[in-house]
Amino acid sequence: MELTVVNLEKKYKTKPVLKGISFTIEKGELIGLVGPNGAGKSTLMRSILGLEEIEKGQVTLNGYHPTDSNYFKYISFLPSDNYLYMQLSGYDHLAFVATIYEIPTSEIDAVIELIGIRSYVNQPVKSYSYGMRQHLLIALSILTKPAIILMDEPFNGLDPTSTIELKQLIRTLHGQGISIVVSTHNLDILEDLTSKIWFIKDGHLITDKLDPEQSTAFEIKYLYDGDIDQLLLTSGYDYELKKNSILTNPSTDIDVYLKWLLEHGVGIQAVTPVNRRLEEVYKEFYEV
Ligand SMILES: Nc1ncnc2c1ncn2[C@@H]1O[C@H](COP(=O)(O)OP(=O)(O)OP(=O)(O)O)[C@@H](O)[C@H]1O
Repeated sequence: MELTVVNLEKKYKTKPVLKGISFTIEKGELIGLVGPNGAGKSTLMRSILGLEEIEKGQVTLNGYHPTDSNYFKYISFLPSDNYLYMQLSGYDHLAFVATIYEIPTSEIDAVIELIGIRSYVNQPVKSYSYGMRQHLLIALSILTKPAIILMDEPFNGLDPTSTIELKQLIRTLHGQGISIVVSTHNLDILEDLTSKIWFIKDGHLITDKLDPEQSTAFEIKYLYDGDIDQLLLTSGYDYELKKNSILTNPSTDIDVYLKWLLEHGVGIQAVTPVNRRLEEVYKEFYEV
């Protein structure tokens, strides 16, 4: 599976929203898509899904374009809007999609088991909670065995239980080799799910903001009898003092810093890499 986007541009009337976006997603990648309100996340997803006309640029999935019906064999969408039929049951929805895609009934049952919706799948959707509806939408999105699923803010409105279950489900689908793109405003959830996080800013897609090489700080457990804060102030390096440990700034050369500490009588007990929090990167990048 390979999704390739080359120089994608999108305008609403005269307002440019996507300004030449290019990327490739390969089989089994789990990508988080981040950006403030109005940045263009939904527009990007809708364009990839063929829901927006592509005026400039190219989108290709396994060699097919969104103007070819074969394209839709490989991709599915978990929309942020609920488009379910209230009077119909979850099973009715699944059976409907199965008929269109000529999927055997046994596969509906397998999906019901995987998503864990057996106990309510025969009830009308109007009786479902928000989380139950979300589960049904996910069941629908995987029934067609897509190679890639785009999820637009799938955690919105979920309680902690459903959030944990959805995270687990995303991991399971990812473990099965499905590529997933998740857009969400919840940075903690995203950080927990993947280290591959893409940012949208000013119509551009930034894919290397969370380079692990650049984002690793270190936590140093130390032993020191004197006033450590006083000493570190003289070092010229940025740091954060925690209980019995020093958190370095990601730009600090750790070897040089450790040498400096030792030379100034600080005992080193342990040095542990700490990834920079996504929220910090976000704040810096979007100047929050
Ligand atoms: N159908 C449309 N017609 C005109 N403008 C639109 C349309 N859809 C989106 N826009 C505009 O395009 C920009 C990007 O919107 P989009 O919904 O893609 O952002 P988003 O990153 O998904 O935002 P959010 O996080 O709020 O969902 C916004 O300025 C929005 O007002």
